[in-house]
Amino acid sequence: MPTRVPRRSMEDSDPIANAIAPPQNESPAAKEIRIQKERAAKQVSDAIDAELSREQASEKKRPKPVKILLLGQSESGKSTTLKNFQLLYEPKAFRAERASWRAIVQLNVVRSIHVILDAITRSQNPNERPPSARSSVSSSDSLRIDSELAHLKTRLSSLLDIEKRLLKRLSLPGSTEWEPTERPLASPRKRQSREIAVNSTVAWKGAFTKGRESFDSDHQVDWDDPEDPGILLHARSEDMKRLWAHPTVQAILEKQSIRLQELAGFFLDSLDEVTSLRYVPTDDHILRARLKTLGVSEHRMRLSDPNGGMSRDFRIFDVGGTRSLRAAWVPYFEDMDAIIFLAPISAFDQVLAEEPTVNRLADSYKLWTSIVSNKLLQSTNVILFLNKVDIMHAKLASGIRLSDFVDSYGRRPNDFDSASRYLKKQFNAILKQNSPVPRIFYCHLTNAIDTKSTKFVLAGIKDMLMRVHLQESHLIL
Ligand SMILES: Nc1nc2c(ncn2[C@@H]2O[C@H](COP(=O)(O)OP(=O)(O)OP(=O)(O)O)[C@@H](O)[C@H]2O)c(=O)[nH]1
Ligand SMILES: [Mg+2]
Repeated sequence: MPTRVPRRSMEDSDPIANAIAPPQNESPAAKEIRIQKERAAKQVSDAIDAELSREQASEKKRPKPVKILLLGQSESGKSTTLKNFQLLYEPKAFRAERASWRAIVQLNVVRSIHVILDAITRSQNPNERPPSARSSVSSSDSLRIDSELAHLKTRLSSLLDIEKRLLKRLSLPGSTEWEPTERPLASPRKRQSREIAVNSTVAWKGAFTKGRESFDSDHQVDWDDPEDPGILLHARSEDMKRLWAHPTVQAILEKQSIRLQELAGFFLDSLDEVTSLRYVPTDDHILRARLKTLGVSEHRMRLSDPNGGMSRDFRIFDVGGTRSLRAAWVPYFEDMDAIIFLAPISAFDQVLAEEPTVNRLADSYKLWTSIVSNKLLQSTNVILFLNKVDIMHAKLASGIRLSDFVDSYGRRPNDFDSASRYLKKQFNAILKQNSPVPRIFYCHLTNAIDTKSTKFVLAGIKDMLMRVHLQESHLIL
């Protein structure tokens, strides 16, 4: 039997009880005041408890948030779709981040210039092969680099410094992964496949917006920031324009099959704007800015339903689409109301940056198959965005043939309508064949950098999800 320890009075043992116990020689008047105070404090405490339980009860009554997961290969347009949601439903927060996106646009500009400088170097060294899988360079591709071009190349090399400065600021511990473009020119293929990436769970944007005193109050840009590369970019603006417009450069890019206009984060046609001294990115520029995502990030917003005047909490999850990051998607499969799957149809002639033997369209088919066949997702609405239709239009119009990359396309006409109809059918067939349960095929042709058209698509999806969600919550019949 356990021995009984004699109980000591609380006052003896408990320092807290000792501290709050009434004074030993308390007068009757002091006692009365103390009791009144205690009663008042208890009333306040009871009121707080009641309020908390009311809140908990209404929390239980409130419909669950609508959850959307954005999926698709890297560069398919997931983060751009998220930006569209934010622009539509949280415009204030979206615009407060202009200063951060300004730095990304500047980085994107510098990166494009480096792609050109590398292409020039490669054209002088025929043994180097360009990164694109469908291009090759032979010794006959060498083009004469005149002295003007050679000078431009030397002067623009100083942009490396801007890149280093910006990346240093962006690379808060654990927030980013990057590789500067200054490594020796010996491995251009590897260099182009790497780009800056941000771990979405870390507030990288804070590096450009917090703790500064000289903010432009409208745009949150610190014009007195000594680290701001805007001045150097402005000083090199004419050189950049001349480089981009140089006929030899255009010829070199064409020979190496580098279509810069189609690369993510292309701003060379807007150099006047983006290198102006007081440049602040427009909404359009923010949507076009490219920053690769690492990890998974959750974005909360409250969306209203125009029909019932009600509002719902939405949670949108953005993930990194690079192959090595896809395993991180799975824990988010449970409990999603919808998946927006992005397939960039213009990428039919491109390969994955991380796996240069894999065609991008083939990768999208494979990913789509694995998503629609997944049992965990069988009751999740799957919405397909056949994205980058603007680039698809331009590509087909420039004479690049879909049938050269997709055998089954056969002799169908190489125009946008026929091509998009065909691809839509292919994705629909995959859904029908692989879905564990019959499902509706929701599909949109999208251009995620066009806010106007995307706005209608997203509003339609929001209304549809609200309706489905309310039906499931038995709030409407
Ligand atoms: N022209 C054009 N560009 C687009 C479109 N959608 C996205 N982009 C651009 O393509 C690039 C890549 O888009 P992101 O949204 O960053 O791609 P992502 O799917 O988030 O890529 P990861 O984060 O690597 O998984 C960005 O520079 C976008 O501006 C489109 O419909 N048309
Ligand atoms: Mg992304």
